[in-house]
Amino acid sequence: MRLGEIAGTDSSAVVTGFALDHRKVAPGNIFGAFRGGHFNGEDFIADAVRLGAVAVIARPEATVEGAVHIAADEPRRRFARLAAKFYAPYPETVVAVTGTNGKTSTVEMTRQLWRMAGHRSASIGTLGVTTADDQVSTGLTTPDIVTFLSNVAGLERMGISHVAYEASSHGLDQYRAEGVPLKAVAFTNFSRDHLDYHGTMDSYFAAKMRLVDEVAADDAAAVVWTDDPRSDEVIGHVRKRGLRLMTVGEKGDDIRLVRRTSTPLGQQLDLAHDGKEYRLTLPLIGAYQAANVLVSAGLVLATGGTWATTLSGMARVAPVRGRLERAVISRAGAPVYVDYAHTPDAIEAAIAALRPHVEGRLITVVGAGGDRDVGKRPEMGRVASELSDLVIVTDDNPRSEDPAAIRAAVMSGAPGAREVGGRREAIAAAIAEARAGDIVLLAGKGHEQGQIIGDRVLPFDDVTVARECAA
Ligand SMILES: CC(=O)N[C@H]1[C@@H](OP(=O)(O)OP(=O)(O)OC[C@H]2O[C@@H](n3ccc(=O)[nH]c3=O)[C@H](O)[C@@H]2O)O[C@H](CO)[C@@H](O)[C@@H]1O[C@H](C)C(=O)N[C@@H](C)C(=O)N[C@H](CCC(=O)O)C(=O)O
Ligand SMILES: Nc1ncnc2c1ncn2[C@@H]1O[C@H](COP(=O)(O)OP(=O)(O)OP(=O)(O)O)[C@@H](O)[C@H]1O
Ligand SMILES: N[C@H](CCC[C@H](N)C(=O)O)C(=O)O
Ligand SMILES: [Mg+2]
Repeated sequence: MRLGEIAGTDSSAVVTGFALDHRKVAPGNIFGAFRGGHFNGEDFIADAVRLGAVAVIARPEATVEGAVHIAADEPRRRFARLAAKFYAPYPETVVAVTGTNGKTSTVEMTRQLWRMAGHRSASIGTLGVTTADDQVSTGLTTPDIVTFLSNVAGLERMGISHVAYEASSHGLDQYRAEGVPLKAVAFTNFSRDHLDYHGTMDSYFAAKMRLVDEVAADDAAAVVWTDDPRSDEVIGHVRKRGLRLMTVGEKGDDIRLVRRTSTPLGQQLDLAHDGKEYRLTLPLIGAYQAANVLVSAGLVLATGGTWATTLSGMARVAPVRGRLERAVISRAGAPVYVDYAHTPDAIEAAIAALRPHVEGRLITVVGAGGDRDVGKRPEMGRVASELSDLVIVTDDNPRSEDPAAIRAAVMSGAPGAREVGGRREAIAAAIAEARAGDIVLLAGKGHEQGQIIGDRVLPFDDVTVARECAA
């Protein structure tokens, strides 16, 4: 592609790609100079040009010499739009999911439902890029816009027609999860997280609403979970933008959850759709997993799926890695569950899912991540201790922080909790404590494969460690 076609200039220079880190600039690239949390990309413009950048997308006041200056008040947004033209084409049907919790689960179950309906489908998010044959981890939910667009385009070249991706609030705020025409968007729920980055709940919510306000295509559908305190506000955004609204939940019009009954292996859902009632046996426990599967079903219906196929697909949906995953049953007979709950609301949801299955005590192991929202720590401790019979506070990716200080913050909300530094020791203590009839919940790490301490990532998998401790 020529620069003129991409940027609307008269340049005939050939564009070979896009780069947002000057160290990755190759001759013919367009460089995006962004001001970030640690660096000002504008400081690297001269280096990028020396390395062969033909154009630089930067604020009007930035200095660009020796290459075309594509001036934009919001360079990240312009970069996303122009890069999206370059990396096209994309799969025919792409949808995006936002919300505090449930994004990964929803995109993954949407992928499964499409697949069961006969489509070649993929999901992109915290678990990486998942297709029917493969799962490739990317490290972050949305690594960066260039990786994102190349991944989606790569899926199209593999013959994938349906993609569901996770739009995190960081990704939306930094314009790194967009550019691909969207057939539908979805909202799962909203609660406290990431206030270290967004500052206030309202600006966190506003970041998420970019998906509805700007990122969705004009003719997209918006699937909204109705049973969240912010759902009506989301619906307001959908109406204002003029998207096709579909509502799902106890107050939903398109899929209404009439009744939910826990069973030993899952739950029975009575659903109303199009004036009729249906009974679904879902092979997953917990209200939160029912909510996510119903939002997934909404996305499938929004993109042309039929009710009959979607309903039968839901009955066969497979568990999502690290979301209420049963790791092992201890020698005493207590099941040990691993769940990615790392917000107060998620801990509440995970415990609520397990509670109906607990005959004795619920023992929760919990910690909070370093270099992340500090205020959520005592809240996580409080929810865990109010809803569990025993809480063990431990470490979860301390990153650059002092693990003892993070534990102290969690402990401050959890009177009576036991503190065990070292996640393996904490898991061992919980399993040793558990008797028949008890359930152990290991919260916070889910599918993660490492414990991040300082700059190092030490191999760590809650499921494996639980099995070792139970052996
Ligand atoms: C706080 C945050 O989100 N930061 C992300 C952001 O970095 P940034 O723009 O602030 O980068 P910066 O390091 O200040 O650099 C500014 C610019 O200078 C450029 N640069 C920098 C140095 C240099 O030598 N040359 C150069 O060109 C950089 O490429 C960048 O464009 O953009 C980068 C790529 O576009 C991301 O990798 C990076 O994620 C960091 C590593 C991170 O940990 N992010 C987490 C919090 C995150 O985003 N998580 C969410 C999931 C959350 C959830 O689901 O709950 C996610 O979507 O993964
Ligand atoms: N619909 C929901 N309502 C409340 N809690 C939920 C819901 N879905 C998931 N959770 C909780 O959040 C955890 C993470 O779920 P999931 O990975 O699907 O969310 P996510 O939004 O992708 O998270 P992240 O922001 O870290 O990427 C689950 O393990 C569960 O504890
Ligand atoms: N996407 C989330 C994941 C948190 C997982 C938890 N194990 C932690 O490290 O806090 C984040 O980056 O905040
Ligand atoms: Mg996720």
